[in-house]
Amino acid sequence: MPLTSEDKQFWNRVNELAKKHLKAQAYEFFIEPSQLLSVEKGVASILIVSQMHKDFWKGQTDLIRTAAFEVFGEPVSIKTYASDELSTDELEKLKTDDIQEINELEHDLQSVREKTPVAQTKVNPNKSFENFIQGDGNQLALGAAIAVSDSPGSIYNPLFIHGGSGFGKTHLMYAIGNEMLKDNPYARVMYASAENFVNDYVTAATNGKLKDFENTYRNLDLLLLDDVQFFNPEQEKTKSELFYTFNALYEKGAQIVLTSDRPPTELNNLEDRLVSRFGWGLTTDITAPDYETRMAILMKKSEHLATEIPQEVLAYIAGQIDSNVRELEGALNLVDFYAKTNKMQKVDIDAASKALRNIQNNHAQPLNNLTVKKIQDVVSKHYMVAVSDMIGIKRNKEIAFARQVAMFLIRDLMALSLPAIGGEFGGRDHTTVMHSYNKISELMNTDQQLQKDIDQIKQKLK
Ligand SMILES: Nc1ncnc2c1ncn2[C@@H]1O[C@H](COP(=O)(O)OP(=O)(O)OP(=O)(O)O)[C@@H](O)[C@H]1O
Repeated sequence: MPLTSEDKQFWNRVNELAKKHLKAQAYEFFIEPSQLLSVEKGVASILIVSQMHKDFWKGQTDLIRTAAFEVFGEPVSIKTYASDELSTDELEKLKTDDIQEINELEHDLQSVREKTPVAQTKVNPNKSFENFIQGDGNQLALGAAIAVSDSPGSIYNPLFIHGGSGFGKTHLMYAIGNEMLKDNPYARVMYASAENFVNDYVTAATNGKLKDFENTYRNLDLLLLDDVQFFNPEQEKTKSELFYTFNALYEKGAQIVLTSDRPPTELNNLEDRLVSRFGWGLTTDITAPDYETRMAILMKKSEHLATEIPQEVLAYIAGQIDSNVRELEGALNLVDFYAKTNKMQKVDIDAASKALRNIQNNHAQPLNNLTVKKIQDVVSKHYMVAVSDMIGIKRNKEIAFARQVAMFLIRDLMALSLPAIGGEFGGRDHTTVMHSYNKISELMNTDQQLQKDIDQIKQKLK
């Protein structure tokens, strides 16, 4: 049944009251994008943006009651439908026989979807095409990424980028995501590492929410799936979910971007049917940055530092670190940290060489008294977790988090290799260290408390 003028009046009143009583942000986020579908038999059906909005709506009974009494002279209860949880079946159930209503409902759903900012894109907003330095080793991948941003879902689908660790694959993925969000802030973009995908699937399966999982992953405009070499060959269910996700997205013309440390043909962890699909679009690689690219990257990144790092020192760093861009960033941070701890406004080659001594030795050497032990101690005190637990096998949340922060800082400030850091934490595997580093780096982009914690820890390390 189409809305009557009374229903519309009721809805206007709900909006008026909400605007008056709620903070502007809450009103704009929760109430404004919602839509009244119908008021029947004392029940107002409301289409809301996502399941996450349900709890908020549950708290608005007073508002609804007041508006209902004012307009209808009797109470109404509410029933909410989240646009992200409505499977096709549920949508069918919501529909009546009236074809007009079906169209209206679909229209409503569509318009709520269009208005839905996808808060959970997990795309790092700081990684863009603008701050990606082009070089011989990444030119093709960069060109492909730009082309995909320009014509998502058509030109190269999927786009598969492979290459060594720290060469800029994830950066390019984020850049594609940010570009799409720039064009359409409501685009359904999702970044997930293979590990995120597996975790999301397992959590959904455990909580009986596989439909939600499907609705999220199969309704995207852009899926950015990182490090596909990490899918476990034995996780049959997750892999078939990935297969169906891929098919669903591909069929509806959504763009898929994948990265890996090796080309699709060398992925032994995934079935042939999936691997062959990965090769349907364009496969391109990124190779190690050459000297000129390393210099250009250092020049760009040093612009944001308070410490003055002259050209010859940058040239020295570019000459010392020829492995990958992550190591290069680590080395620059290290030089900057050395300068700060020694109260130097400007660094020279001698200081840079002292700062980088650890990387060359590749094992914990004292640097301004900075050692692995010191970082572990300070982190342990900060999070009130024993060092023995951090390097031990316990996996509870607090301990695991402190361990991840400590690994992150050791990597960031001492630029030790991943296996060396694993060794300092009871012989953990390098992939665990990499996961910790990536997780904390990712969180640092959004979690202000973590940023504060890391700053405080760094202060104590000086
Ligand atoms: N060409 C580049 N210009 C600017 N920054 C870059 C470039 N290449 C890489 N970086 C930076 O280097 C760091 C590591 O890059 P990124 O995380 O994209 O590597 P990756 O290839 O995805 O590595 P992994 O396989 O380990 O996940 C990031 O901070 C990224 O912004």
